[in-house]
Amino acid sequence: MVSAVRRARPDLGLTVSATTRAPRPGEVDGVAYSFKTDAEFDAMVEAGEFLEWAHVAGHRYGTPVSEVERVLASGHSLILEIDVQGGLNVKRLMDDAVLVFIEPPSMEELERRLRGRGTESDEDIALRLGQAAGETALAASYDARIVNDDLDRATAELLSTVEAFESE
Ligand SMILES: Nc1ncnc2c1ncn2[C@@H]1O[C@H](COP(=O)(O)OP(=O)(O)OP(=O)(O)O)[C@@H](O)[C@H]1O
Ligand SMILES: Nc1nc2c(ncn2[C@@H]2O[C@H](COP(=O)(O)O)[C@@H](O)[C@H]2O)c(=O)[nH]1
Repeated sequence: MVSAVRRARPDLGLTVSATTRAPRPGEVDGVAYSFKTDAEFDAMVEAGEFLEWAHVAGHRYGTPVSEVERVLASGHSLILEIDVQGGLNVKRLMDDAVLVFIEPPSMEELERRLRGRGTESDEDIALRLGQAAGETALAASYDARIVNDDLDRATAELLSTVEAFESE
């Protein structure tokens, strides 16, 4: 869903995460992700370059502190599209963080979408469905929940949620 948010509001403060996942066809290094080898990711961890990082569905993903600083220096709200472990860690570090849980209409629909994308193996899809079930169990600790049924509607709801918190 983050691609739709980027298209709708390119000015928002979305960060570029680092990941050890391989790029999908069409994914450009440095746009949504900086793609790292395991050794490069290890070096970033060692050097304390991450605000947070986590294992998600068989890969590592992290939010570089440099990205947080870049967005905050631009004067925009910081928006992190990260997993629940990462979200809860950021909340511990930044008390004023707002956690928005974006969920599929059902696990069956999530599986249909992942299979339709055609970029993950059966094993990866099973990992992602397991991850999603675990994340849903923790959603109660989030500040808001959005069902991603229709992409345009859900994107609009997310943007209005962000704007509501920005104006508080
Ligand atoms: N509301 C929706 N209706 C139909 N397909 C959707 C919807 N939302 C997401 N998808 C598709 O489901 C798949 C998984 O979506 P998800 O948002 O989890 O992916 P993502 O890795 O964050 O991708 P993206 O960078 O496109 O946001 C993608 O192929 C995406 O295009
Ligand atoms: N804790 C973090 N989680 C992250 C980060 N960047 C992304 N993510 C999460 O990974 C999943 C899977 O991403 P995909 O692009 O491989 O489909 C994504 O939905 C996020 O929840 C991060 O920097 N830290």
